[in-house]
Amino acid sequence: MSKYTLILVRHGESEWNQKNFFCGWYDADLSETGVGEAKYAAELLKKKGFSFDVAFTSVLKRAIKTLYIIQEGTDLHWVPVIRSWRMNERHYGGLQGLNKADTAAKHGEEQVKIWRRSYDVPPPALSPGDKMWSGNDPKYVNLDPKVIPACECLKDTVARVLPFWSDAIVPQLREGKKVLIAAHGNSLRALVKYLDDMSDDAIMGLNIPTGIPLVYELDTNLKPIKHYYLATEEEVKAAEARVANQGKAK
Ligand SMILES: O=C(OP(=O)(O)O)[C@H](O)COP(=O)(O)O
Repeated sequence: MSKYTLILVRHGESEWNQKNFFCGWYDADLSETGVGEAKYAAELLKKKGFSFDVAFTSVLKRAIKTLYIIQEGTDLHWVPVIRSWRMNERHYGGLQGLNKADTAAKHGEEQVKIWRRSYDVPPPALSPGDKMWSGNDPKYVNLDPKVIPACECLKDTVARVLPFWSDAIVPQLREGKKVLIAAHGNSLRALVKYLDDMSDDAIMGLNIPTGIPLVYELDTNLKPIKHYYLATEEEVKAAEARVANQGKAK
């Protein structure tokens, strides 16, 4: 029997998703479409009778705003929110700010797929002094500069997401609280890999669409009993394919 409820939501489309740019730790805002997707996520949750008692998000505005729009749409403004850099998107290093299709035309679709989806091959690192370096951003001033990445592969992202899962999120679930996490394509892939015990190969095929709530029912050991998107299979398949195809050359 299901004991705990966990809801994962990738933020609505960002302005950089819209431009098909690698985004990572760059703090892109939601696009108008993304605001609409976040509102729709709230509607789906409400319509299907889902609620939450505590929410987690990153320190990036596309996820923070998505969460707020969901709280607004579900009338759950009062619910405590915990923000952490550990739920940030994977740091895309020297790819941040590049168009994915142009990068595929230049380096080949296969190379872009490796950079986007391989488990342990990192993208090129930022050069020292790069304007994309997050070390001078006030969001991260209290962080040890050594943990601020110059790039991350998914394995690196798993390594900084899981301590947050165990130390911050699990205790809330154990208290019986329904948890919602509004985060990013790859910080959520990191969590899903862990929850579903997916192999390094299997995780390559997983694409998480924007703005569609993904519900996990967990047993007493926090193992998934089942998980499902709050959308039809066709909608989810089409949305996953759109994410996968972002890495194709035009
Ligand atoms: O910033 C990003 O993710 P996000 O839009 O979920 O925050 C990445 O650019 C997602 O790209 P990917 O799907 O090529 O890994």
